Amino acid sequence: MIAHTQTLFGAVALVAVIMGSCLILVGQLRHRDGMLTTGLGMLSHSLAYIGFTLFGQVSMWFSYVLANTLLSTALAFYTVSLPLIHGRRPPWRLAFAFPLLLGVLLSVLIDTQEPRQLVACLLLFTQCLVILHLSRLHAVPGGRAHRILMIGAGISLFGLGIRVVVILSGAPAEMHYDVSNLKQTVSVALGAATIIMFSFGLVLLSRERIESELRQTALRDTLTGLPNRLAILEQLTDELERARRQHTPLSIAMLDLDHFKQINDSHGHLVGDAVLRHCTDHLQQRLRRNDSIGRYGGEEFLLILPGTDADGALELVDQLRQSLTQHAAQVDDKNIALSFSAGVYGSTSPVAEDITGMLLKADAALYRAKDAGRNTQVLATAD
Ligand SMILES: Nc1nc2c(ncn2[C@@H]2O[C@H](COP(=O)(O)OP(=O)(O)OP(=O)(O)O)[C@@H](O)[C@H]2O)c(=O)[nH]1
Repeated sequence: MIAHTQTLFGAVALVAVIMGSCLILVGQLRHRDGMLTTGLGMLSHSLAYIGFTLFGQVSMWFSYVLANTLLSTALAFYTVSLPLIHGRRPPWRLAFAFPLLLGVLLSVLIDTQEPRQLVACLLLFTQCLVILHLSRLHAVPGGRAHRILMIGAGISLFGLGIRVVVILSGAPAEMHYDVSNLKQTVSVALGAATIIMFSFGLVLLSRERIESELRQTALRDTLTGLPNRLAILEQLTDELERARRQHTPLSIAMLDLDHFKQINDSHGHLVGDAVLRHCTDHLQQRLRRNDSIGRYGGEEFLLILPGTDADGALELVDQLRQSLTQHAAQVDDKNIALSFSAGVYGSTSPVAEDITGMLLKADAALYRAKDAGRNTQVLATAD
């Protein structure tokens, strides 16, 4: 089916202007989440297509040089939107060097045919490659938006490829914007698909990033930066699953700071907070890469030690405890000594274990450590 090329350009321009305006309104003119630049990209895209609809009726400066420069500007806006969505500094200069260069080159080549068409295709092609690369670079783990963007860039590359092949095969006139043929219809339709993919992909990417940020916030303890209770229990679930599959040992330890109330009572809660941060920093620095620590409660922490049996866990907790007692917290001009008690539970055959059972055993051992006078660790019994 062959569509009237300029009518098609007009229809795409209308869609782009509606989508662009919506994005600018939704983004409330804030450029930090990338919605403003995405919207401006859509508006540039629509202005470019309006220019193409006027090809043959107005001067080439307007319908060719300016229109292609606007198309390149649209791609520059999409390029900067990708890092902006992630709160990173966008490559403004690099992105907008393309439309500038294209504007200059097309002005010089305005009276030629193949060279000006090839230059336009080549620069737009390069911009799509940059978007393709940045989409991969700025993918949200587990997200799908970057795939939509990559498909959008891929479609655009294909559309430009068609134009280049037609131009190089000696029929550049077939690619004039006022000529209607199947190749033009396919090429412009691919352009429309690109706009939809880019706008949808960038909006989805912004949503995925916000969701991922919210999830991170929901799983972090704000005071210490450690995984919170929910997160460390999720990790324990995963580690238990892994230990069951791989038939490897798994140990946990419940640590509770000794007489922490006294620290708060004597020095105040702010100092208590600083002591908690000192303690978690100290422990975290001394843990092995595969081990994890999370804040289980106020001054209580859960250690997960994958691949470690009960004896190994007991030894590690002993080292951590001794190290902490030797490194008092220094807050303002105060030296605050601290220690913890710990209940350790290790399993060599995690197939028969469940999380609640493991936690109950470690907790019972912790109580025994407190009863034994504190500043010690106790190994839980298996039953
Ligand atoms: N500064 C500060 N204190 C906290 C925080 N979370 C819990 N606490 C305090 O930690 C103290 C815990 O007191 P207890 O449960 O009696 O335990 P303890 O004084 O450490 O005594 P033992 O555990 O029996 O050795 C309470 O005073 C809580 O208010 C926190 O985020 N910051």
